[in-house]
Amino acid sequence: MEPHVNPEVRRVADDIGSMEIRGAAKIADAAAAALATQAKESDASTPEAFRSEIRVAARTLHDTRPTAVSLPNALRYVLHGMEGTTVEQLRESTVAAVERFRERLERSQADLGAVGANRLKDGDRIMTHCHSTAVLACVEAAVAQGKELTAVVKETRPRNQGHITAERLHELGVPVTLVVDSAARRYLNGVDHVMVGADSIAADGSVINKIGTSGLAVNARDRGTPVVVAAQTFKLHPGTLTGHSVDIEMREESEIVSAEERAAIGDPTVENPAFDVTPPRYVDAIVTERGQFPPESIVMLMRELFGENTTEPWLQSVT
Ligand SMILES: O=C(COP(=O)(O)O)[C@H](O)[C@H](O)COP(=O)(O)O
Repeated sequence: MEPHVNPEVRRVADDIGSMEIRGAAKIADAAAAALATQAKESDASTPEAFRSEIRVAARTLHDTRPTAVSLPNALRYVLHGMEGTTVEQLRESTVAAVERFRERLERSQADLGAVGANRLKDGDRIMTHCHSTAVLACVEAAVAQGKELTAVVKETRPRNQGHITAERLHELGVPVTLVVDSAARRYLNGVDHVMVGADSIAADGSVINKIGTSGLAVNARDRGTPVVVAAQTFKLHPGTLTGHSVDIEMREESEIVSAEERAAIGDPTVENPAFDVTPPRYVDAIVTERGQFPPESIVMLMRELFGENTTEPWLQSVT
């Protein structure tokens, strides 16, 4: 019999899939919290049954969106923390691992923000793409230091996450100019830093982030504008150490055109990749909670953090 998956886990998985919950850090946080609910409310009668439940719940969460490695990294963290020989011990250790993960997430965001704020000077103008809580942490820390910033915010088609960024920046007191994505190059001359987040960072320092990031970075390099990637270390993709590539999510065409619109324009093939890969040569710095790194050196940090351990415990047998 398939182990019981808590309805809250299914709800969170659905919300991640539909992007109600979105952005790499928020996805990781919500997935970890859902595992805690699974653990707390489990009525498994044996340790084996409990472990199976947690693993199946982790897999349900894992199979929602493929690109943000924060999701499997969060699940891996919790599953590694699950230990004990009784159901109660397993439950307690799992819930404690979730709490540790969520605390670390919060702390790393604040520490990263302090590092990123050091790059920003009073009067600087930044350009953003998509909505990244890590980028906003840097801005928030800089504003708290009394620096006055302005921002050019790309709307980020097709889902317009730029609107969320605009709103958050407004709340921080940062004046925003909202532009369509294709206008970015025109505004780069007047911008001091391009600041983006990341869904995954590969061992060679490539940055995987919202579609449009790579074009922005190439244009920024052409204009001499530094590109800063704000990303906690749980965005580092351990699988890339052993030659795996990062899966780029292809989303529904309906996010771009309705069925009627599509039919009216001759039924073209529509493709909707959600992310792209920015090669390390277009990135000036990756800002993490452990300091700032040139992208080419990120592999050293990955080896230190992950060692040889790149296994995925939720892929173990469910029985
Ligand atoms: O690309 C996106 C979100 O894509 P989507 O909207 O498709 O999830 C964000 O830049 C990163 O996830 C970083 O966000 P954060 O810094 O908050 O982790």
